[in-house]
Amino acid sequence: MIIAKDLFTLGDEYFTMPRREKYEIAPATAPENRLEGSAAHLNNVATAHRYRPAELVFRGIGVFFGGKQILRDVSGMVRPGEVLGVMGPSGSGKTTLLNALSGRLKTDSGLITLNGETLSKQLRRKICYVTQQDIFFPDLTLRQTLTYSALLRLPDYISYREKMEYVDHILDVLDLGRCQDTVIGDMMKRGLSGGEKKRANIASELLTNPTTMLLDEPTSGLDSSTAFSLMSTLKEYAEKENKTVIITVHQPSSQIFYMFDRLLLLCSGQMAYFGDTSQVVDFFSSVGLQITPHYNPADFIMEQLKKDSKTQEKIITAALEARNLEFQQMLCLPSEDDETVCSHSSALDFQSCDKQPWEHLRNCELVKHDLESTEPSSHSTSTPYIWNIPPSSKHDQTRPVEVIIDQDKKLRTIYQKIAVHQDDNDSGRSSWSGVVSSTFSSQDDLEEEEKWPTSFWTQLKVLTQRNFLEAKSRMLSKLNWIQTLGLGLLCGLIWFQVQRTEPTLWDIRGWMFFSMTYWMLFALFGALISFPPEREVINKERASGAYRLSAYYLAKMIGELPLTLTLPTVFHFISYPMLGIYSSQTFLCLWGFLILNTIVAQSVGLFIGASCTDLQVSVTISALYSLSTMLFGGYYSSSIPPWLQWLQYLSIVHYAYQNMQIVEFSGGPPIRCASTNSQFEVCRSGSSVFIPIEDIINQQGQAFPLWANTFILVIFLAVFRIMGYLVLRFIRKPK
Ligand SMILES: Nc1ncnc2c1ncn2[C@@H]1O[C@H](COP(=O)(O)OP(=O)(O)OP(=O)(O)O)[C@@H](O)[C@H]1O
Repeated sequence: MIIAKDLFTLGDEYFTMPRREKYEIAPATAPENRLEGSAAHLNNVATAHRYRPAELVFRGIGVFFGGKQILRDVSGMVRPGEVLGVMGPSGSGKTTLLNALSGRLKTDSGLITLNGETLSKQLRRKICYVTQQDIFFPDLTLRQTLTYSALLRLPDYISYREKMEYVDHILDVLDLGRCQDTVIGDMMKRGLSGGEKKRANIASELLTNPTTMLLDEPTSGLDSSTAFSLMSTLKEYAEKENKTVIITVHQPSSQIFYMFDRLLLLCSGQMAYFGDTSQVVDFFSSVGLQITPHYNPADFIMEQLKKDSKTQEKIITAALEARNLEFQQMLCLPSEDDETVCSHSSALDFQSCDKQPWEHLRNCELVKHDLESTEPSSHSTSTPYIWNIPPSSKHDQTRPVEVIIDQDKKLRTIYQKIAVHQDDNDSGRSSWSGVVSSTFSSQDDLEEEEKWPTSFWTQLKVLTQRNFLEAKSRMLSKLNWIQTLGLGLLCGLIWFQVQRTEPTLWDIRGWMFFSMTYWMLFALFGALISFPPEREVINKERASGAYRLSAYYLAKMIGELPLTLTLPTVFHFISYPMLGIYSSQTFLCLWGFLILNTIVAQSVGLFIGASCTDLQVSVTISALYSLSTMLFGGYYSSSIPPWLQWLQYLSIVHYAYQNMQIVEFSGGPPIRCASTNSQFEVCRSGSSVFIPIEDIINQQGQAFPLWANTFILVIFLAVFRIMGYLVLRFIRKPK
């Protein structure tokens, strides 16, 4: 039987295989068998190196913000199993670089490739980005958070049990088992500690089994031992799982510093060093900046980078000069004589060449290295082809490279194994410096992959559950219950068993108007205030391609619906019977319109909340809209100046209030005329002792029929919901 660890260890090949192939692997009859089948296949996959560790290369990255150059000609690379540390003073461009590498920020120049392919939207999903901010729903526990993440981001063909085992494994890897049932918490509510939150942030990203991890200052705010333990976990993870990891850090301890295989130093957006961490001190010595013995090299480097502009200039110039041939070869940068030479991997060459691998090797840039290829005689999909690449250039005399390529037509995957043979010129000895194996895939593979990890229905189901759980504690908080019960009782007492006579007509209307406007404000401001923090989580998840916006939006409506209905229902069921129920039909209809009005107001709140990123602006707009809608509702003023009367048609209260009057006064006992000074002609003339229903309803202006008011409210509901969706889809989309 497969266990989660297998899934984890075997990399993302299984997760990214076309679905039909997975089904071929596993008989669909018994789930147990299917799992065993998958495990067997996955083991085979592992044995055959059919996983795709990622080699991330970035060359000449340049970024401008408002005419200011933030990054200038930044290059580097990181291989599977390696950790690249990015260091530099505050404002040097570390976060900007990670934003660019994750694909969330468009670069103005340069090229970013993953296994030789330019970063595309689909390739971005192979990269996880752990930002500095720990963005979560504060009321969910850590296990709930990871469970929903796994259900959303791991593909549908992985069973629920496997997904849960996977969550257990991640909790285990990051040593989070002890706090799995603790709520995440926020400033207002205690929850996970800072270090646990950082780990939780990493855990939720690891769930997708990314090939590449970008972590922006994961150790900031942690004490030294917690930071060390977190970095050890990441280092071990990178090595064991063959992941590619880039981490930005501010001021690491020397222990943490030497965990980085490579180091990229940034100074004012420019490269101050790129290379082996072990050689950085020598580099600074070569510039005339000597480290004091026993001094933390990280502290020393940061001090130098923060020194006067002359020193900075000296380091940057030296770094530029150090971009020697080896560096150019490593990154396949053009050399001075404009000849591109690549020493280790033809990743970049693959990108620029035709899709057929053997064609690549014969025609691409690598051919410039006088490649003599032994062309395969037949194109069997299972036989690896071997090319013996002789020394590639005059600068690279001692590097016989063996490339083994296996082409699986179905997956269009190329497996490459490169052994670099180095001669030590001084000692005259030869040694194998290492073997790198990489797997390259064409863009077509990715296009074959599902656009989303899970189906729309899975997303809808999981997001509805999560929305319900997340919103429950917020919408049905103790305070909200107290407020509702208290106000329900108070209204019942104020309007207790109110008489149905002309003098008390305004009292009955007062109850209607109060209950409607109260729930309108409650729902509108509730949606408005809760949305900004929720948007952060949604944006983070959308940026990582976890689910469709439509699934989220629909799930939000469905998940929150029962919660939206609960408190107005309780209020109505307490206060209205105290007023006096004349017919159950009237009681239920009034409840229905109260609910409709509440949902429409919630839609308005959602739309304003989605549109405005500034909470103060959104509160001001909402207050303006809700108070004007009350003024034009019909209760406060029945003689609105004619040139302003059109505004009442924009008031949701206007329609809901009219409907409540129609329902309340059409059923039950008629309203008796006042004995003196009646406002109604029919009463004054003495032709009737009861006020006709039409006269009551039209007293504050000509009313629409019940169906028309209801229809308009439903239109309001649909328009605001759709506008909210469109704003999120096109205007407030995550970067
Ligand atoms: N949207 C923006 N508009 C203008 N300037 C920006 C913008 N974002 C970042 N910058 C500037 O770019 C520079 C680099 O910012 P960045 O956040 O990448 O630095 P950093 O090295 O990560 O800093 P820190 O270590 O303090 O997080 C800073 O000077 C910052 O003010």
